[in-house]
Amino acid sequence: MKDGCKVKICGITNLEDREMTAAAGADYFGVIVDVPYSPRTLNRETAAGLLKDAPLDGVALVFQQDLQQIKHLVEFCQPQAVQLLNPVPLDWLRELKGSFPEVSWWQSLFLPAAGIAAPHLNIEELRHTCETATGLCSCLPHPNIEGLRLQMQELATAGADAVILDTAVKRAGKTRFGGTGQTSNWELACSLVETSPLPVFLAGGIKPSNIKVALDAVRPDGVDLCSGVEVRPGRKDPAKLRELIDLVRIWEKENN
Ligand SMILES: O=C(O)c1ccccc1N[C@@H]1O[C@H](COP(=O)(O)O)[C@@H](O)[C@H]1O
Repeated sequence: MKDGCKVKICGITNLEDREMTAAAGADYFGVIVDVPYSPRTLNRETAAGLLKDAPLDGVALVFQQDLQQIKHLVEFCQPQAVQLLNPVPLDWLRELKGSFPEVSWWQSLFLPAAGIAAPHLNIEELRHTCETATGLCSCLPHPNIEGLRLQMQELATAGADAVILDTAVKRAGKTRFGGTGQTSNWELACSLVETSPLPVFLAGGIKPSNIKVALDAVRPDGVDLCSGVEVRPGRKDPAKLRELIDLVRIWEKENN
């Protein structure tokens, strides 16, 4: 095994849950900043308040921000890591890493849901999303597994520090990228972990009841989850949180 399995608990919306997440033994907490389609989204002021003086490392998750907006967010919120939900041009990534070398830069990539063998994502939809947001996007997701492998190499060269493999799901004719509560195709995820030049976090529908199977199947460097340890969107469940993290720590010991 590599250096254990990191745990990121995402979608923290309040101080109580942040403290609970730290006490349960997580490595990172995530705040979702200005992501309109998330029920856990926060404005910058609230996110900055949670990231300040935190007892564990904080990750700001951003979507459809341009280069200047991302820079301002880092200066204002001072996260330890930024998770880019949509792909950004590689030269942005180079510039961001150059300007903020102390910040970890994580890129979300998307796999089809469990049971769906071939990547089926609506690439045109994401292309449109990216172009609408940023004016240009030279780093579009590749619609097949070899393309994703290549993209991970490109991200590593440009200065990314980690990738998150999350699930994309088509609902009511629209593709939703991340925060779906659904597991992805873990065979594809495992194959990507094996060749990745970067640490890989597995995300998408992870919860206490499937964490061991997920870790056995994919052997990622970390896991990233949200809805699987909640009472309701935006409020964490202390018992589920502890159970999940205890199971990861047991798995680490058994696989050391
Ligand atoms: O959690 C959200 O609300 C969210 C919304 C939009 C995009 C991403 C989001 N969260 C990220 O998705 C993963 C997986 O979520 P889940 O465990 O399947 O509920 C989560 O860890 C966040 O990184």
